[in-house]
Amino acid sequence: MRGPSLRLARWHNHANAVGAPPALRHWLTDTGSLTVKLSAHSAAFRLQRLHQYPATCLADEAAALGLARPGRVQEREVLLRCDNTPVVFGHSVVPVSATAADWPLFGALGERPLGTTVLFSDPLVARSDLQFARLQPSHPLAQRARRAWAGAGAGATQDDLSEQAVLFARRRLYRRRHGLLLVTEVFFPSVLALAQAGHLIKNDE
Ligand SMILES: C=C(O[C@@H]1C=C(C(=O)O)C=C[C@H]1O)C(=O)O
Repeated sequence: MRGPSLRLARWHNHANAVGAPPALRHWLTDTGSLTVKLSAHSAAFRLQRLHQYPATCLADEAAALGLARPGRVQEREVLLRCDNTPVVFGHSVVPVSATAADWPLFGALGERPLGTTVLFSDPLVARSDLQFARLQPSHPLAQRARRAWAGAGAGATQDDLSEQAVLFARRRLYRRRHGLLLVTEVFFPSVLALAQAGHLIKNDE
């Protein structure tokens, strides 16, 4: 495949469709909070906020948000770090049509994770099924994730994130009142090292 299609991922409803390494599978398919799961697999979990500002959503997010073409959103990007190593790049968008009443905490999250403050504790929040993709190196989220990794400083070694490798991602749509929120998580290969840290696992399923 060549051209613009490489900037668009195909999002699948089943994790099998993306051909991820077997060791990544439980990270992709676990339907609970990723923040909680990562905290259970590390001694020190930290969310690092990269930015939060108005932007245009990505081409492959428009349809998921019910938009005919990419529209204006509030965009939030974060690194989820376990024992200082970045393991997940998080990208979340809220269409500007959502009001502060729909997502009252979104603007004031700072470095508090969406997963533990809003998405799994508020009975008004409805969660859709997970979708999965393999991101080619040219996909905008793969490029942003690589850039974030390169800028992550100590804890992010360069040798396990080669330029050519595909990155695996999942996304899920949340709805509160009339407001949508689409959260995409891009997994760095470093997450696979966590799975072996069995002695740290506090409440693995
Ligand atoms: C969606 C969750 O929250 C995490 C928190 C994020 C944030 O605060 O920006 C982004 C991605 C997530 O993995 C979760 O814990 O499942």
